[in-house]
Order: sequence, then structure tokens, then C-alpha cells
Amino acid sequence: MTWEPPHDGPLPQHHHNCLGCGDRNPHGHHLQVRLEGGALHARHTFDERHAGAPGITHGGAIATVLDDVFGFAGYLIGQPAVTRSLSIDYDRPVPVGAICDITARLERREDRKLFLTAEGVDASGARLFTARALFLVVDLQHFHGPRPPDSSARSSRTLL
Ligand SMILES: CCCCCCCC(=O)SCCNC(=O)CCNC(=O)[C@H](O)C(C)(C)COP(=O)(O)OP(=O)(O)OC[C@H]1O[C@@H](n2cnc3c(N)ncnc32)[C@H](O)[C@@H]1OP(=O)(O)O
Repeated sequence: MTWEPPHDGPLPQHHHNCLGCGDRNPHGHHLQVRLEGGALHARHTFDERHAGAPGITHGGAIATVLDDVFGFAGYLIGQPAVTRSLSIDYDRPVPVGAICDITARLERREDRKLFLTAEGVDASGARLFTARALFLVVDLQHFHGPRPPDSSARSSRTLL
């Protein structure tokens, strides 16, 4: 069967409990990622739960969101891929409560290796952060390795 890339529009969440995009994770960012012209887009507003310094978004929260947006690259190629490396330049503080538009692109693929870039801008278009990532294509067995005895938290499997 030949893989057909998805059309422009919303992409499915990774699974319901995903910290980035899961609709049932009470601690999650509830990201909604869209495909537009071959790029991945997410409009996100960090809130008080994501503050580091008062009023400023924690860098780790930004990393979480970037990692998850990059994770949607799997939909571009029809295979799951996971983070091997993630690097972020924080150009400006990201105010809590401000709109942040994130665009990520698959720059190139070398066998299992997906080389990705991303940028976040504010409502005026000013750059907030940039990122690079290496994702590795994995088979579904990757997600079925050893689990802790209490596995109730993984009962929901939309994708995985
Ligand atoms: C369905 C998707 C959900 C997405 C959710 C959002 C994203 C996530 O949160 S994913 C979760 C976080 N990530 C993980 O848990 C992954 C943990 N790591 C792993 O499982 C493994 O390291 C894994 C599978 C990624 C790679 O393992 P393995 O197959 O042994 O690869 P490895 O040999 O280390 O590297 C593969 C290639 O990448 C290269 N490479 C590794 N690191 C780098 C780097 N930093 N820069 C450049 N190249 C690198 C290696 O040299 C190697 O190249 P080659 O194949 O040419 O020799």
C-alpha cells in the first residue's frame, strides 16, 4: 500500500493522554496541529501553569510543545518517529497569555533520520524561539516495551 500524505487541515492527536496534544490529559497543552502547505502549524497560548519567572513562559514548557509539534512529522511520512535530539534557541521571553504561532518543517530525510526545524513567532511576527530536532523513525514495537505494573495511565490509544 502506498502512503498518501494528509491534506491540509487538522491532524489527529498522538493519543488522548499525550502531554502535548491529548484532549484528555488535564496537565496537557491540548495542542491542535495543522498541516498547511507541507508545514506543521500550531497556535498556542501558554498560561499561568506554564510560567517560570513571573509572567514569562518556562523554557521547559516551550520545549514540551516544540517536541510534540515535531512529533507530528510522523504524519508526513506515515510512520511514527521519536525524538533523538532537540535543540532550542530562546530569542525572546514568551509572555504568559500571549499568542504564539509555531511552524515546523521536515527539512530532509536520510533513511530513518528526520531532520526538522521550527520557529515560534508572536502576534506581530517577532521571532520568539527557533529549534532543530532529529527524530528517528521507529516501528510500533518501540511503543510496546517494558511497562510499569500499573499501566492504567496508558489505557487510551488513539494512535499508538
Ligand atoms: C508517535 C509519536 C509521538 C511523538 C510524541 C512527541 C515526541 C516525543 O516525546 S518522543 C519521546 C522522547 N524520545 C524518546 O523516548 C526516544 C528515546 N530514544 C530511543 O528510543 C532511541 O535512542 C532511538 C529509537 C531514538 C534511536 O535508537 P537507535 O536506533 O539505537 O539509534 P542510534 O543508533 O542512537 O542513532 C541512529 C542514527 O542517528 C544518528 N544520531 C544520533 N544522535 C544524533 C545527533 N544528535 N545528531 C546527528 N545524528 C545523530 C546516529 O549516528 C545514527 O546514525 P547512522 O544510522 O547513520 O549510524
